[in-house]
Amino acid sequence: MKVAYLGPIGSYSYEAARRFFGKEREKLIACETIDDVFETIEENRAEFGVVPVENSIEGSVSTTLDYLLKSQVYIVKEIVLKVEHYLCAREEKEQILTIASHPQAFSQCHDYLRKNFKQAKLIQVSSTSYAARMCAEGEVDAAICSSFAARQNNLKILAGPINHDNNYTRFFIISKNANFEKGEKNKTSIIFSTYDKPGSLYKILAIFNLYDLNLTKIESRLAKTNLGEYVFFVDIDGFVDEEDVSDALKVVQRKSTFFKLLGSYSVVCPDK
Ligand SMILES: O=C(O)C(=O)C[C@]1(C(=O)O)C=C[C@@H](O)C=C1
Repeated sequence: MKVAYLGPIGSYSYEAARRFFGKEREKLIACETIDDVFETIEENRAEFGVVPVENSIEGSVSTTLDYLLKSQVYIVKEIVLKVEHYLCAREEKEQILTIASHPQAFSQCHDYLRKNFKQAKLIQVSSTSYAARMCAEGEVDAAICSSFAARQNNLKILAGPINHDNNYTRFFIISKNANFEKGEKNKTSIIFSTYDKPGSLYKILAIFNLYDLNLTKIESRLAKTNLGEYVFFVDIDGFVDEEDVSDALKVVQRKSTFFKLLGSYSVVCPDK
């Protein structure tokens, strides 16, 4: 069994993959981008993929949402991890002029960076562990990454955790097969769009109300067809084999102009 993740080793996606699939490194395929993780699954080069989807400070990971809309993969599990970022470098430095990290990580450390490194050049790269590697190779003065990535690359931790409080990221485990397994806490995710008429969205939301279902997330994104045309990403508390969930989804599907079931899955939060 192979598992694709956003690499290299030491990214938070790696940590999510390792926590869920265990430590056997041969199983894990490091990809350069989130796009590559989805393509690896679609092309059957791995059974599972691990992708970040939403962070408590910075919000949704748009590449992941876009691929969920356009590709034929399912969500089979959610894992929520506490994310702690550190400022790392090869050695203690008087002046740090360049800092590399993933754009999500920069945003999650926004206040610290404004306060301490207003003049530094922030270099956006594909993952925090890639930033750590760049720093180890001398391409930048410092990196923002996990303490694990710092150790892997022989970097010193200069400060941290430097992120905002309560920094958690949701990761999805994705697969080409709709192997939906129920756990203790379950969710179901869909995408729908509706008519461009007064009350259309309200009528769909009324269906969830009628079946007494709790929505844990609703987000609109451009459908990438025409400006002003949107799709709605919705997460629902509950598993698809429960009567109220499956009945509600049948009605929602009937009333939508577009409907896609992304998955029904259990949620694990090992850090909470
Ligand atoms: O760069 C990494 O280490 C990642 O796994 C990516 C990512 C993200 O895109 O959200 C994952 C978790 C953190 O929120 C920051 C970065």
